[in-house]
Amino acid sequence: MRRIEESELILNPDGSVFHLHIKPQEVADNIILVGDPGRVDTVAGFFDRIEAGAQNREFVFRTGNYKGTRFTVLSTGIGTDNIDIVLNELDALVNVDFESRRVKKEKKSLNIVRIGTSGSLQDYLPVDSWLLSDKAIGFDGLLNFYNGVEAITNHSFEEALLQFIGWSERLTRPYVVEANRELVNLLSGSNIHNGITISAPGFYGPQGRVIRLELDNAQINDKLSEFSFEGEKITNYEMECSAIYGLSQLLGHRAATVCAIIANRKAGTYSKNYKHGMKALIQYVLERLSR
Ligand SMILES: O=P(O)(O)O[C@H]1O[C@H](CO)[C@@H](O)[C@H]1O
Ligand SMILES: O=c1cc[nH]c(=O)[nH]1
Repeated sequence: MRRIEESELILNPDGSVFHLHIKPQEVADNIILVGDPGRVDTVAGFFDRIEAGAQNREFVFRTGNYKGTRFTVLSTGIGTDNIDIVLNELDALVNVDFESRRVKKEKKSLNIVRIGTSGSLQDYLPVDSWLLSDKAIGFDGLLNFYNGVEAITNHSFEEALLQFIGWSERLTRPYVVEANRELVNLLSGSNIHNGITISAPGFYGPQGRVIRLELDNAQINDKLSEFSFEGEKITNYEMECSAIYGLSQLLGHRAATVCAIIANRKAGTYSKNYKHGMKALIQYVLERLSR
């Protein structure tokens, strides 16, 4: 097995991994990812006991127990570029021996659930509703840097979307990836919609928002709301899910994303107090994962 050089997997003097500042013994098998560092303590507030924690840049983590199940909650900040760091470092923490710098023979598969906020593209998904992402569409391009993408992405969906939208050649090719089925089944419920989520590489132009700058494709959100593939509609925008699904599949982890809808882009509305509903969503996820 190849020894991984010091420059490729950077470790801190205390034995923690470079960006996340987590040590191997501090990672639980159940991971909750949130974008906002401020949401980490909202999640950890439900824990019966907290055993470890640290902060570096936008990466804040706490490991603790909820009703007998061990969880690590970690913030990713905004965007799929951060997800590249988070997924690779989480995987190294469980699947690389930091002493020998070699990949372990026995691989661990983590349960990774992102709890985020999102903007809806459909009238039937109002603000304060919840959305579980069956599939993600990556407008971000991150996954295209890795070998093996062809085997885990849905080409017919991608081609149909490219044709329907009139995708510019200047943009990176979107990729369509699936959530882990077992986690989706575990998290499904009558109070949560299932849908298809676009992860955008920006909050404004890449999600069709106009403040002062005009869009290259002015009709994109209307087209995205209208598009359907095999009877399924695109439901919402956020900024991390595609890379979490793609990298989890390539690395052998299980991933799903649930979001609180805080903006409805069709109606032009924004939640009055999304943090209240977010707490309920966090508790819902912890209950489902600790069963
Ligand atoms: O609330 P979080 O989890 O950060 O998720 C959403 O909010 C951020 C944009 O405001 C992006 O990270 C997007 O994915
Ligand atoms: O519209 C929204 C709301 C939250 N997060 C996003 O990325 N987009």
